[in-house]
Amino acid sequence: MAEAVDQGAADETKMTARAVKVHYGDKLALKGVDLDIPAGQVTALIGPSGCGKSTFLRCLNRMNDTIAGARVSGDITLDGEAVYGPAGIDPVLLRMRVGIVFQKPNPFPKTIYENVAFGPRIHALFKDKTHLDQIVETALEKAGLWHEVKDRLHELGTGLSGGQQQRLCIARAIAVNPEVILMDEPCSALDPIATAKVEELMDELHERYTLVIVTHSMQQAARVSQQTAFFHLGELIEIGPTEQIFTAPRHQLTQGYITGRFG
Ligand SMILES: Nc1ncnc2c1ncn2[C@@H]1O[C@H](COP(=O)(O)OP(=O)(O)OP(=O)(O)O)[C@@H](O)[C@H]1O
Repeated sequence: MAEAVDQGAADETKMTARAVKVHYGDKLALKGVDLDIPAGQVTALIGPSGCGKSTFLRCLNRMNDTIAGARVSGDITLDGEAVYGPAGIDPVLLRMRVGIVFQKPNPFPKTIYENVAFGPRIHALFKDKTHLDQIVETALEKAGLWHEVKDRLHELGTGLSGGQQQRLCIARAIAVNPEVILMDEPCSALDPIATAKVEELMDELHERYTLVIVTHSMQQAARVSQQTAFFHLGELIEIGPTEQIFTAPRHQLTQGYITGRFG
């Protein structure tokens, strides 16, 4: 089980959710979730299909705003600042601070370089071309991809293997210097070798960023996270240190899920 490296940071709460509900039309998909996300740790969201893991993840950077018919209520904070409401952080700025990586690698139909440079260009985060080159190189290095692509930066990102494309998407998220990275089943489209690389990367990234991942793989949650939250039918049933959730769950539903009795 991965240890939190920076205990100082781990004591801080990066994001909070209070009484978070999500409706899709008339359907209540998330029924009032209270959850704290510690800084500098990986929090894994687990639970059976349709329990609301992705819905909750998308609340954290207002991605549900882009879904027609989705309504979010309750409070979410980032470093104590409101994410929703009239005084909420501007959603464009929020999505820079809280990046997201999806299940299916989705590089833009642009070069490897331009995929990573995209965010810094939109947000005007660089002084000159040399600075942008540096940002691209650093992001690719942090995503563990630099050595594989440094001689082909001007080839299409879509020409990379699936695992490389996913690491390119991680580099793209890192390039705008986020504080939190959300990952929605980031390995489910990858083979075991590519999965191992992305998991290794998560382990390195949480030293610098706060990570929240949705995963169907309990082995993955156990390998990469320090905190695990178990969802069931739109409710947060149990949350705690990953080791405790997998070895001594307090709730029968959690026990049933981790022992494979349902889900
Ligand atoms: N865009 C949408 N429109 C309507 N209903 C939705 C939408 N997205 C999700 N839902 C519903 O909300 C509930 C929670 O879905 P969600 O995708 O968050 O669950 P999940 O736990 O991430 O599932 P999975 O593990 O299968 O990805 C489900 O009943 C789902 O059908």
